[in-house]
Amino acid sequence: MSSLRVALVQLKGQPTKKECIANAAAQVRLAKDKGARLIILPECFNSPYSTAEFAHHAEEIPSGVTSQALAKLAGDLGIYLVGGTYPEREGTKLYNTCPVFGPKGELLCRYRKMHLFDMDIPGQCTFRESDALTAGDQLATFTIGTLKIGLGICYDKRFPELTACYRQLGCDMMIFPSAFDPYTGPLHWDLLGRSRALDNQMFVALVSPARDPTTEYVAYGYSLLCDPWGRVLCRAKESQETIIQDIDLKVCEQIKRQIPILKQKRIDIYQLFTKK
Ligand SMILES: O=C(O)CCC(=O)C(=O)O
Repeated sequence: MSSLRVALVQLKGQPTKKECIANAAAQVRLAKDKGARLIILPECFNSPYSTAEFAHHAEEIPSGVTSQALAKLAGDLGIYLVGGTYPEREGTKLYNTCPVFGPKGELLCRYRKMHLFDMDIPGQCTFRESDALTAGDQLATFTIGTLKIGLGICYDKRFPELTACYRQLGCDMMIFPSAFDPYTGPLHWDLLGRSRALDNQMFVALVSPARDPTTEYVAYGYSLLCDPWGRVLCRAKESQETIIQDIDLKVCEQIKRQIPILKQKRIDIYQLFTKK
């Protein structure tokens, strides 16, 4: 496999979970019609992004209604579907979870947000996911042919060590379903996406909900896909939109050969290791 068609589906929130799922399914079908094989949804695509709402909307994965719908969609269309994120309930705990469904409708893996979004910029953006959620503690990967893909969620991309751990596992692509806000978005969104791509020489996809100024938490939009050179290959605007891009997987080997930083790390002096 030398090329992969990827779709980043930037979704507008809908009044009910049922309508969110229906809207997502319609956009996924359109992306599949355009030949996409890997289709990615945004963070918290089926509920309001609010600590007060997570418990109400949470479901078990994969038995809940959203997972069932996404699994069927992936199986019917024969695609790899990164199900954005939605609140997951396990026992008494809630997580912000990204499940991935394969072309047979199987759950390939799930990633639970590891770095919870607790931020306080007075007058601009204050959010405390840890009031409602438990942090995950496992990395999660899946493969499409020879391409190994790692998962993170939004705030996770601020922690370079996480993506570097995925690099060490052999990932050539990172996917971050995300929902930055209109204050940090213009400052950090591109920079973080491009930095994680460049310093790990991998493709990086950031997929946001569409901007909707009427919601309590306003998402930034501007979903984008970077290549291992740190270039932005494609970018959405603020409204609901799907961007589709062919990625050339030969670029991964090429840049590793031409700028061999991954081999040149001074592991005699410093080293990164995962504890779990
Ligand atoms: O890091 C940021 O600026 C925003 C993070 C965020 O919105 C999230 O983790 O959902």
